[in-house]
This record gives sequence, structure tokens and C-alpha cells, in this order.
Amino acid sequence: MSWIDISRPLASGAPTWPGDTPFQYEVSWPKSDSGSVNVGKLTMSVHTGTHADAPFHFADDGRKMIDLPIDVYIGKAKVLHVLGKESIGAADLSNFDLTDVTRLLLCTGSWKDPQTFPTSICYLRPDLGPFLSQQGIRLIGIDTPSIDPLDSKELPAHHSLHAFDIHILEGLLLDHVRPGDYELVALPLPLVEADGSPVRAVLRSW
Ligand SMILES: N[C@@H](CC(=O)c1ccccc1NC=O)C(=O)O
Ligand SMILES: [Zn+2]
Ligand SMILES: [Zn+2]
Repeated sequence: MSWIDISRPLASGAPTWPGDTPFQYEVSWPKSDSGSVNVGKLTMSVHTGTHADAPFHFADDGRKMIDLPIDVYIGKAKVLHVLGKESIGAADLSNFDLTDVTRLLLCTGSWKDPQTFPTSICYLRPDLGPFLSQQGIRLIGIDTPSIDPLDSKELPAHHSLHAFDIHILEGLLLDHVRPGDYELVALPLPLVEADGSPVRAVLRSW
């Protein structure tokens, strides 16, 4: 199989933002009761695991998940490894050739233990909005639960990218992916009211 899964598994105990809704799947209507089928029920935060943010997450008048274009989440993407940094800004990416890159996935390696929510992560600096937009980038993906510091209330990176209409994927798994060019598929669900959505994110060599 040529597709590489870069999605975090969703199961009981999946790491969530402190205080946020725990992930739960249950068979709410078992075959023994319905007579024909098991029927499951999901309870989760849309910011658990590998997910897309909608602007409504950080702006009350922002677009919801269903309002976002789907073409952004499918197509050629470049994976970069930018390891060992406290944060990543324009200066950290200036040595990479981003010609013709519209989707950029950053492996920071800073979410060390996939079983637990991290206490500190590599975050993005807000000068990336104008810089990435200048390069023609429409989607940024990262292997951490947020592109901003975990204790940030202002969410400067979210707002900066949003100002340049750059879409956000978070919680990717990229440790097992070599840097290079890939085809990405990471479609959000058509959630009409939601501020985000889980995605199944996969890559194959370009
Ligand atoms: N900005 C993060 C999520 C986030 O900040 C968050 C998610 C769930 C519950 C609380 C959150 N932030 C609290 O300050 C994200 O984009 O996924
Ligand atoms: Zn999110
Ligand atoms: Zn986010």
C-alpha cells in the first residue's frame, strides 16, 4: 500500500486539551437490542487528534467547517523536518525552497509521547502569515496539538495565518515520514456548525 497514514488513532484515553471533552466511542444500540446491527456513538472534542481548525474556533464571526474549500485539503504537499526549535518563524524556513509549494507540513518532533498531552511544544511565530502567503502557501500542517503556545490566549499564529487565508491542520503524525514532496488527502467532515473537524490524513510519494 503506497499510502502513509499520518493520523493519530482515536480511542479511549486519546490525549485531549486539558479540561476538554474526553474521547469516547460506545455501542449505544447493540445488536442484541436492535436485533440486526451494532450502532455506535462518538463523543469527542473536534480538537482531539489529527484535525482541521475552522476560523470560528478563534473568531466568533469566522467561517465554520463546511464553509471551507475542500481543494485545500487535497493535493501536493511538502514535508519539512524542522527539529529541535523552540518556535518556527520566517527566518527558520528561509533556507528551504518553497517554490510552487501550496501545502506545507512541518515535523517539529516536539510532541514526544503520543500517549499523553504535551506540556510544551514548538509553536509558530506570527511572521509566518505574511511570509507563507508570499510563497503562495494555502495550508500549513503541524505535528503538535496547536500552532500557538499551549498557554496562549491571544493565539497570534492562528490569527496571522487566518488573515492570509492559510488553513490549519494540527496533530499530524510525521515522525515516520521522510522530508519531501507528497500527495496529501486530509478531508474534514462536512460539519455545518463546527469550529473544527477530525481528519484522516494520508500521504503518498509525489
Ligand atoms: N487552539 C487549539 C485548541 C485550544 O486552544 C483548545 C482546545 C480545547 C479546549 C481548550 C483550548 N484552549 C484553551 O485555552 C487548537 O487549535 O486546536
Ligand atoms: Zn485545533
Ligand atoms: Zn489550532
